Amino acid sequence: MTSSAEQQLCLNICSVPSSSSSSLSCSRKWAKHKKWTSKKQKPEKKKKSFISPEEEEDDEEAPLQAPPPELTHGPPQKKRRRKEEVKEGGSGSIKTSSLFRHNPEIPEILRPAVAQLKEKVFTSASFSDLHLHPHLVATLNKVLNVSRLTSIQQQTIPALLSGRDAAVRSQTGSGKTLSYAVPLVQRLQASEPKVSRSDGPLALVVVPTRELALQTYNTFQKLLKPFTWIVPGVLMGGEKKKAEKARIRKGMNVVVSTPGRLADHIQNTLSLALSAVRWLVLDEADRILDLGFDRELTVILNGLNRTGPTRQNVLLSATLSPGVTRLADVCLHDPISISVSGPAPSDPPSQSESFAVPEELQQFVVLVPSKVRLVCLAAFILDQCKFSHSNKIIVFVSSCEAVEFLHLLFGSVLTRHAANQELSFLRLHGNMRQEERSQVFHQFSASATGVLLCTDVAARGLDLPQVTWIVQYTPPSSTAEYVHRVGRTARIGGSGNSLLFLTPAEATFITELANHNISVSEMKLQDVLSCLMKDDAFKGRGKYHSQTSPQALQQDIRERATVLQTQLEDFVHSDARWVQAAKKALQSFLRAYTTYPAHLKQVFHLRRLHLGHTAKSFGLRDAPQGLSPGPAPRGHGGPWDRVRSRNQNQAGKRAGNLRKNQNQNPGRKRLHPGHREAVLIRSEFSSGLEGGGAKKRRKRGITEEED
Ligand SMILES: Nc1ncnc2c1ncn2[C@@H]1O[C@H](COP(=O)(O)OP(=O)(O)OP(=O)(O)O)[C@@H](O)[C@H]1O
Repeated sequence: MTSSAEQQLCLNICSVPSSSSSSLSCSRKWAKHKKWTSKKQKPEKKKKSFISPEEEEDDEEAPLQAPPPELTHGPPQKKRRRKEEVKEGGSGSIKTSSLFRHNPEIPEILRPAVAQLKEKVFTSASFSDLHLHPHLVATLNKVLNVSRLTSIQQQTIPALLSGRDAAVRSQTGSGKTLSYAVPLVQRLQASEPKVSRSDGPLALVVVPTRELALQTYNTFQKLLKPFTWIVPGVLMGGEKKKAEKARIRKGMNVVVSTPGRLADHIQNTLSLALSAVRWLVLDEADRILDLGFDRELTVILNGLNRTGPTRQNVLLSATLSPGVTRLADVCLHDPISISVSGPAPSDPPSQSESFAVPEELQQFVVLVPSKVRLVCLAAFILDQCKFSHSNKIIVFVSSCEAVEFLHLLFGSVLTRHAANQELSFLRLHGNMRQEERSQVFHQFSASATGVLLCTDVAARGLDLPQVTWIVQYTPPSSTAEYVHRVGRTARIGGSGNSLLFLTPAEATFITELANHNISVSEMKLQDVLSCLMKDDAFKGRGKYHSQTSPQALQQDIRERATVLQTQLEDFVHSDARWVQAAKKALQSFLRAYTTYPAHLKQVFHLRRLHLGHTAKSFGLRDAPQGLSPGPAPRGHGGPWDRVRSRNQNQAGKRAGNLRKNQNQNPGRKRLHPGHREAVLIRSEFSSGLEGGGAKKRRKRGITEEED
C-alpha cells in the first residue's frame, strides 16, 4: 500500500455529523456539581468531517505512522512544540502532548424519547405453590435462598413440568437457569424406575462458555443435593479429555457442556451414549450461534436424533436474533413461546427488536475524544474505587491483548494511588489457561470490591454477585451485546450502573440504542476527570487556581488529567516490553474495529480513527510505525479487507459443513444457510503480533474457551 493511500485512510479525524448534534439530547443526571457545556469547551480547530493530509500536518502528532527518525530528532518545529507542551503542562515532568488540544468537538447529546421496556422481576407466587418435591423446595429456600418466583419462572416451570418444548426469552438476571433446572430436577427425581448412574446422560444442557458451564453445573449440584442417586457432570474445553472420558464411563445423568467439547465427545467417545437423553436445553442460544457453533450444534442434534427417544427441548435467550428464531424452528417441536415482554424466540423476527433491561439499572454514556479515553477510564476507576468505596466494576474491552495491557498498566500505575484493599485488578479472557480463568471467576465472585478487566467472554450468563458498575470501554458490536454486558449488574431486582465510552464520532450509537428502546444519560467528561481534584498527587505545577473561576477549574482538572496520563505513558515507555504490549493492544483494537456489522459501519469505521490519538489511548506517545496489517482504502483489498474476508470465508465454511451434515441426515429440517451470518467474537481478536503458537482453533475464529 502506498503511503498516500495509508494517509488517506487514516488521517480522517473523527467529527460528528451535524445531524447527530440535533437529533441527540442531553441528560444532566450525572452533572451534579459543575456544568461543562460544549460551548465552554470550544475546540481550537474548526469542526470538519475529514482532515486532509495537508491539514493534518498541522496537527501535533503523526497520524498514521511514527515520524521518521530524522523528523523526531531533527526539525526545530517539532522540538519547539515539545517544549511548549512541557511548559503548558506546567511541570518539568509533564512531557505529554496536550491532551485537550486538537480533539474533535464533543456534540450536544439530545436524548430521543424512549419508552423503555420494563419487566417485572418478581411475582407474589412462591416455589412451594408449584407442587414440587418438598426436598427440592427446601433446597431452593435454604441452599439457594430463593422463595418467591420470578416472572419468567412462574411462566416457564409449569410449562416444562407439563412436558412441552419451550422457547424462553427474558431479560438478563431474571432467573432463567432455575426456570429450566427446577422442572428438570423435579421430573428426574420422580422418574420410575429410579434414575441410576448407569443410565448415562438423561439431560444435556448446552451453554456457550466454560464459566457459564461451571456456574450452571454448580446450580445443578446444589439442586440435586437431596437426590444423591442423580449425578450431574460438566464437560468443557480446557479440561483433560481423558479425565472427562473416565467420568463419562462412570456415568453422569445431567451433562452440562460447552458445544465444542460435547460435539467432540459425541464423535470420539464411544462410552457417551445418547440413547437415553430425554431433555435438551440450549441456554444463551444467541451466543452459541454468534460464536459460530452451528456445526457443533448440528453434530449434537444429529447425534441425538439418530439414537434418542422423543425428548423435551428448551431454548433460552435474553435477546433475539434471526438465527435464534431459525434454531428454535429446527430443534423445537410445537413449542410454547414464553416471554415476559416482547416477542419470544420462536416468534417471527421483527425489524427492530426492543430490549428489556433491568428496571434498577442506571445507564450512562460518556463522550470522550480518543486521546483522553485512557486517562478518563483511569480517573473513573480511581473515583469509584479510591474516592468512593465498595464498588465492584467490570470493564469490557475488545481483545485479550488489550485486557492484558490494561491489567499491567493499571495494576502498576493506579495501584500506586490507592491502598491495596481499595484497588485490585483481575483479568479474564479467552487466552488464559482454564485453571486461571476458573480461579479468577471464583475470586471475583467472592470479592465485594475490585475491577475485572475482561473481554466479552464474561458478557453472557455470568452471575457475578454485587457488581455495581459495568464499563464498556470499547463499544459493543450490537445492541444485544450491549444488553448482555450491562446485564452483569442490576440482577434479580437489584440496582446497578453502566457506563458506555464513545468517541464523539461514535455518538450516533446512542440513536442506535434508542431505536431498540434503550435510553442512556450523559455523564460529562469533565465530571469524570474532576475526581482527580480530590488527590493532590495529581497536582501539576501550573498557575491555575480552581477556586477562581469555572475556566480555571477546568484548566486545573485538565492539568491533573495530563499528570495522570504522563504517569501512564511514562510507565509504558519505561520498558520495551510494555511498549510492545501497548502496540499489540492497539493493533488488536484496530482489528476488532474492522469487524462491526455493516449497519454499524457508519458509526464505527476505521477511517474515522486517528491513529496518533488512538495510540495515546494505549499509553503510546506516538503512533507506532509499521502496524501490520495496515489499513487499506475501501475496496482496495488491503490487509484489513483480508481479515474481514477471511472471517467471512470461515463463517461460510462453517455453514458449508452444516449443510453437508444436514444432507447426510435428510430426516431433519435444515438449519437455514443464513447461519453463515454467525460472526466472530470481536472481543477475542488478536493483534496477530504474537508468535506462531496461536492455537489452531483460533484460526477458525473461535477461541479456546468456547470449545
Ligand atoms: N426466584 C428467585 N429469587 C431470588 N433469586 C433468584 C431467583 N431465581 C434466580 N435467582 C438468582 O438470580 C441470579 C440470576 O439468575 P440467572 O443467572 O439464572 O439469570 P439469567 O436470567 O439466566 O441471566 P442471564 O440472562 O444474564 O444469563 C442467580 O444468582 C440466581 O441464583
